[in-house]
Amino acid sequence: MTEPVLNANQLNKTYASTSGVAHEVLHNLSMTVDKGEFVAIMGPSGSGKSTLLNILSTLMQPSSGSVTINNKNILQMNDAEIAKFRGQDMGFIFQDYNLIESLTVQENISLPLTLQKVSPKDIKKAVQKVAELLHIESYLKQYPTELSGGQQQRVGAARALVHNPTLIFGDEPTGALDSENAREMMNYLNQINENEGISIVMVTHDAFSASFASRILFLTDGQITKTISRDSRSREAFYQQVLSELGNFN
Ligand SMILES: Nc1ncnc2c1ncn2[C@@H]1O[C@H](COP(=O)(O)OP(=O)(O)OP(=O)(O)O)[C@@H](O)[C@H]1O
Repeated sequence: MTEPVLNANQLNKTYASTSGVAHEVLHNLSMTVDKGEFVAIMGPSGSGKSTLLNILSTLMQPSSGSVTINNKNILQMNDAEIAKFRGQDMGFIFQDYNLIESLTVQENISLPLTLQKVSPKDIKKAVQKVAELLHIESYLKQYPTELSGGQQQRVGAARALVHNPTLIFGDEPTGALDSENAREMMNYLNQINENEGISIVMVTHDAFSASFASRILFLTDGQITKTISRDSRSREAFYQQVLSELGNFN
């Protein structure tokens, strides 16, 4: 039986607006992600995708409900436990890379390990391994501003991977990339997922990126209204289904 890496149960999220009217963004939402699964979350603008991802990845608290990752209830952890958990178990890839401009590529990628006080020798080894995987060895000594968008996105992905997380969260990881770099990024994520068994949860607007996932959840008004699975079909066949599902939605 497959084991869930993430389990969200009956999540609700209500934002208080300035006018005092409560705005319910997630409504009794439950979902699981199995170990080694690659799940994409799609849905119209404002449907609650980023809110959901932020709650699943410990960056935001729900109004009610529970989230369990690797059998630990993340909502019952204190700040120190959450910080440790994020540093060891999770990787984050954002649309805007979030790289630190005053640090070299090597130092940016090392950051999660530096924060965990890993020895310099082990950091060097881990950075080398992930740099080879993402083909960025040749610019480890450069600064982020000297790189193209696609290269910066790969550095962001390397930083998300360097500490061997069990789960990667992506918020529009290809959002700022042209189609060639987007394809490359998705190929890397696919490779990491298949070869290293790392589970991925990714929010995307883009049908092409979503077609790399094994399962896609469609969100409407804070609820999962449709789920589709790739099963044994090719990515290309799944892409066609995603396009037609999006056509139904719009
Ligand atoms: N901090 C906040 N305070 C109040 N309302 C918020 C806050 N964050 C998001 N919202 C509202 O919650 C709803 C869902 O936002 P969310 O960003 O989760 O949607 P989304 O599906 O990710 O949208 P998009 O695709 O446009 O990024 C929107 O109506 C948004 O205005």
